[in-house]
Formats: sequence, structure tokens, C-alpha cells
Amino acid sequence: MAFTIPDIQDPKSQSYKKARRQYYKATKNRPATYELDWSPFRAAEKRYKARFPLPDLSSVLDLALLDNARQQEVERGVWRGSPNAVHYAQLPFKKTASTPAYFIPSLPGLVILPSFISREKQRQLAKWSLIKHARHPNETNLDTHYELPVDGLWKSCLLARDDSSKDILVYPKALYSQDTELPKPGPRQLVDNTPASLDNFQALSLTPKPPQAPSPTIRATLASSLLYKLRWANIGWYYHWGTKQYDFSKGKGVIDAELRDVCISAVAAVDWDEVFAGTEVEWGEAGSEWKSWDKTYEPDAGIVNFYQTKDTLMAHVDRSEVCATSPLVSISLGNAAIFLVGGLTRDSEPVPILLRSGDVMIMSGPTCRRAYHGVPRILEETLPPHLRTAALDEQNRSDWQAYEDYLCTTRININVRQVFPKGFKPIM
Ligand SMILES: O=C(O)CCC(=O)C(=O)O
Ligand SMILES: [Fe+2]
Repeated sequence: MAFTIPDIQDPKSQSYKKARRQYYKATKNRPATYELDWSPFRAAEKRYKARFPLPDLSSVLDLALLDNARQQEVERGVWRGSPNAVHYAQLPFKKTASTPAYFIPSLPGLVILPSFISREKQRQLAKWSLIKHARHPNETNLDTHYELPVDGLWKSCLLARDDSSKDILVYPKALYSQDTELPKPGPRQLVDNTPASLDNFQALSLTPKPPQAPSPTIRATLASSLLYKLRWANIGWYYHWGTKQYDFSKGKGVIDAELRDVCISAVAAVDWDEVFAGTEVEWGEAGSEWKSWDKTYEPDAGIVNFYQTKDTLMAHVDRSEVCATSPLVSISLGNAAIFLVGGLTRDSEPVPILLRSGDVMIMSGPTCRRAYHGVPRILEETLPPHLRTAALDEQNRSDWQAYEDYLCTTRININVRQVFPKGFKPIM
């Protein structure tokens, strides 16, 4: 199969020339001290984000390179890391597991399950994210500002594909005014929030959580373009972005049964004793909690992130969950990405990991759940062949083209968490 060279890597392409121009313009008058203030995490973000010169991925751990069955996917995408970039170890296979699990001794609690999601399940989860999940009653980043179609934005986009006269205008919630500047839909805001715990969650739940005001400066937009502004959709307990706390007063959104099964089977596939051996002191009162995760892990919240190729997710810690150690299961679909994970501050040098479609990553335990992490780059043109219509049989290809067209420039990340210990009923 022919390689696809992303435009950004082709010196003759317009986007390469534009990135080069922008680079020379931006660096012309830069003081020599420009980079000195950056924390190691910030420096790594800048390095991997760069469009010119393009980043060298030889220090990025790319476990797909260990698997012959992924050769075509890796070669088609051009971008590749290295299987030896970071010291990792393979965990013993559990009886129920059919794909390998790896852990990184320098990051206790971080487990990578490459290709854990089958190719068919990847297609199902991508469809679920768009058609079933990113719509009412689940909140998305667009709900604050737009009156979204009742059947969901994706349904409107599908109708518009068949007949462009059906591409509806989606209206803003606020009346248009030119003089007020309020936040527009865009990247997630960074707020330094208090870490939640069983002791303070009731006090935190009393913090006022006013709804964010709709922007008065945005205009009606066609559904087919608004789709590319979709950045997240909430799962389970509602999250309040202004305070970065869960808003328990809204009740709990339903957790999709199939998604729950995938997360539970990922947690069950890991030999946690092997992962956490020797870390007992760090767990304090929690003791060897991981020993009972087979019975107590219960996802109840999360987010589906939708990234376009220029989107990034800045370094952050997910500390709003009352369970501060329980596994956070992260599923990657579509284009690949560089994921950075560091330590308890931005001053530790982060480990770069290449996450590809179908990979599951689990962050768990007292240090890993409090580690800074982020996504500085979505890797262009890395949509694997099994998410392209050309590779599908007759039965599967009929409605896939719309998904392929969207996924060509997209990465989806389903990020599932456990806010409360199993069986715990919060009193509001
Ligand atoms: O996209 C990813 O892989 C990570 C997303 C993430 O860290 C988050 O949603 O908090
Ligand atoms: Fe996160």
C-alpha cells in the first residue's frame, strides 16, 4: 500500500512552506533567553507541537512497532516512534486477556494495552461517540453557546451529506451583540482546583456552580462546519468546567453498558500485583487497594474528547475524582497522538508515548493519578486502514464513508473515571 505523506512533511507543499514562513517570522527577534523559563513539561510540549522543524519521534515510545499485525497501519502513517525509547516491561498474561499489557517502572500505575480494542469494536466505539453519545442529554462544549439539534449534531451532518440543502443552520443561544466579549467555544480552560477527597467532597459540592454564559458574539453556523468545533461530550456525573468540580446536584448521567464492559475488561486484564509490587508505602491508609479492583472498579464519569489535527490538550492533573487512586481508562480512536506523562509538578521530564487507534492506557494509583499529562500533538494522516472504507467488506462499508471523512482529521479519546468508591451514595 502506498505511503501517505502528510502535507506538513512534504517540503513542496503549501502547508510546509507556510509553517516554515511562520517559524522564521516567530523566531527572528526572539531573545536568547526565550526557552530558559520553560519547565521540562512545557519544553516537551513545544517540541512535539512544532510544525517546523517537525519533531523527531525517536524518543517516543511506540509499542505498535512490536506487533507485526500493525505493520501496515504504522507504515501508512509515516510518523513512528521507537519501541526502545523508554524502559518498559511486559506484564504476565491473565487468563482472560488476549492482547499484551505493558508497564513503565518509572511511572508506577501507568499501564498500556496496545490494540486492546478490536478493529470492529473501534468502529463501533467511534460510531457510538458521534451518533449516540455527543448529543442531548449528554452535555458537549457546544451546548453552552448553541441550540443544538435535538437528534444530535452528527445526525444533522449525516442528513446534510445526502442533500446539502438539508445542512441546517445551528443558532447561538445568546442574541448577537458586538460589544461584549465573552469566552468562545474553544480549548478546555485551566483552573487550579482543590483535589477532591471523601473528606471535602461535600464542602466542594456546595461551591456555587453557575452555568457558563453563552457567547453573544458567535453567529449561526451550518451543522456541517460546527461539527469540527465539537471538543468534548460528558459521560456520567456532570462536570462543571468553571470550577473543575463535579456538579452532583445534576444527578448522574447513564454510563453506556458496552463502554462499561470494555473498561471493566481492560482493568481485569492487568496483573495489578505485578504493577504495584513494592509501592505499598505510597498507598498509606488505602492499603493494597488494587487487590480488590476486580470487584470494586466501577466507572461512573468521564469525557469523550474530540481532537482535530491542530488541537492540543495542555498539561493538567485530573484531581476532581473522590477516588484518587482507582483506574482511569483511556481509549484512543482514529488518528494517533503523542501523550506526555510526567510527575507531580511540571518540573519532571515527561515520558512521551505514541498512542494509536485501539490502544488503551490506564492511569492508576496514588502517583500516576496525580501526574501531569497532556496531548501536545495529534499526528496527521495516521488513520489506520481498518477505519477506511476501502478496507471494509460489503456489509461494513455501507455507512462508513461519513465516519471515515470525519475521522481523517480527528482523534477521539474516551476517558473514563471512577468518582466514588463502589456502592458509595453521596448525600447532597
Ligand atoms: O486524550 C487523551 O489521551 C487524554 C485526555 C485527558 O487527559 C483528559 O481527558 O483528561
Ligand atoms: Fe487528563
